Amino acid sequence: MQKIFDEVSSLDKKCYDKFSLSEDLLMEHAALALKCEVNNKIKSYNSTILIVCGVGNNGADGLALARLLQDEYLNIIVYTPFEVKSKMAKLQLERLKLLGVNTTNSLRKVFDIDCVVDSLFGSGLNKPLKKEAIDILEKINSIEAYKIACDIPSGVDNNGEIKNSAFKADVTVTMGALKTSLLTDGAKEFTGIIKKANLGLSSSCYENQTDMYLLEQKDLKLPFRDNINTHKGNYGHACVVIGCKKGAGVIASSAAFSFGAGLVTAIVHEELQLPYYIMQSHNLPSNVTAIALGMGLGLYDKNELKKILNTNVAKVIDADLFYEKLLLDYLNQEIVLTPHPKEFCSLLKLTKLADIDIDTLQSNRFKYVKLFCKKYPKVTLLLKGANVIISQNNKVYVNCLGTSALSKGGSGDVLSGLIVALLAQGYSFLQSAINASLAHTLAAKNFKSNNYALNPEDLIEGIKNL
Ligand SMILES: NC(=O)C1=CN([C@@H]2O[C@H](COP(=O)(O)OP(=O)(O)OC[C@H]3O[C@@H](n4cnc5c(N)ncnc54)[C@H](OP(=O)(O)O)[C@@H]3O)[C@@H](O)[C@H]2O)[C@@H](O)CC1
Ligand SMILES: [K+]
Repeated sequence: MQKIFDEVSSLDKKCYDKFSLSEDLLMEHAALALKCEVNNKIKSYNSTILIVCGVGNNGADGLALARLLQDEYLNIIVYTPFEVKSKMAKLQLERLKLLGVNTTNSLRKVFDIDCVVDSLFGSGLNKPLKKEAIDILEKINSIEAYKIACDIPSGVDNNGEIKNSAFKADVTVTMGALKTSLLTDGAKEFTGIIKKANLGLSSSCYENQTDMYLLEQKDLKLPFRDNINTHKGNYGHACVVIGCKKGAGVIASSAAFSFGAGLVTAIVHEELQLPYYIMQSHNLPSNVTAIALGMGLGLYDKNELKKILNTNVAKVIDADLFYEKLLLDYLNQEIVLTPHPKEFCSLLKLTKLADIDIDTLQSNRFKYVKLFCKKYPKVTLLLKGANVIISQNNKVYVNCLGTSALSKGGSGDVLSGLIVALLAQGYSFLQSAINASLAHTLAAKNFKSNNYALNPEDLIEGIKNL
């Protein structure tokens, strides 16, 4: 797990004030981290590296990189389209000049470039891009080369929103600490792999306390069975309520069984053709330990719903239930909710927290998740998206491991099944949401066939083999 921050300027300030590290020193480390990234990828001396430098300190990082790379590659183009403004950018430019390195303010030749480093705008991007900047970004995006963004892809602002255009990176080397702006759904299209640069201090010294964390593959804890003398009753009884669209509940039931629930019962109105290992019942069995409800629900008798919701066991709620007012009666208790953005907008409206459209939510995912969890601190909220956000009370966890292979009907049902399996086995609400989400995304990531082809069975198969 890595810490995430909304802003890092206070962390930089701590470096100056508490550890007596100068801005120049921090910047030298930023440039060194960029150099490592270039060197790791570009091995041949006969290569051309294009460094695009803006007017502020992001540009200064690029100028410092140009100095560090001298003599390492045959051709280093230092492109400074605008006159540099910041004190550090001027200093770095002066250092380059003293070395006899030329810069250029026009970019004619954009072929035979092996690597592009984007140091146009960083955390100082504070207004919409003008046409000149958009043209530059489009031009460098069109270059077929390895693309490195310095700190943040130019065009992505501090809220993670995309100004009119943005640099599309293969890798973003972000300076000092991870920022929320890199972890929005919108930014995911542009960041590529995110790597954190050490600015001269270990993370434990550079970073402060935070309530936000990035989940990593190594955080996954699978429900391995450590005890030997066990029976199925030790692993809980998960029940999945089958609604009008029956497939959803069937998928969730299969996923629950594959993720370790000792018993799985589908709660049905009529007998269904189900895998032989899934039991069927009209009523909740007395030994139920967790319930999944909502997926494919459609129209369902309100009294029956209330009876299920009133049952005193752990629950994961999905899909159609986020449009039901009666859910409001259950938000002051421990429960897992797994809405996608449209469903979360409905939930925000039902709870009178906000009446917003999906675009507004997507531009402010962290804000609305925090708002909701502040009002309902017992709820574990999992907001689906390109980057999944999981939150309980004031803690926020982001899972960026998802891929577009998961953008399919049925993926969410698998996730509900995984969560109910862990709840049934006695894991906490937060641990169930986190580990189910990690297993879900990692199984998709490991999928070897074409990324458009993943189906729920593949996903469940992948989860068995994590
Ligand atoms: N602090 C540290 O210790 C370290 C900092 N580091 C590095 O510093 C970076 C932050 O630097 P920064 O604050 O200078 O901001 P940056 O993004 O370079 O540009 C700001 C300039 O751009 C301008 N501008 C803004 N929007 C614009 C637009 N749409 N169109 C045109 N112009 C626009 C803006 O204009 P102004 O607001 O002045 O009008 C201003 O002149 C950070 O990302 C990291 O890479 C690392 O070295 C590690 C150590
Ligand atoms: K940048």
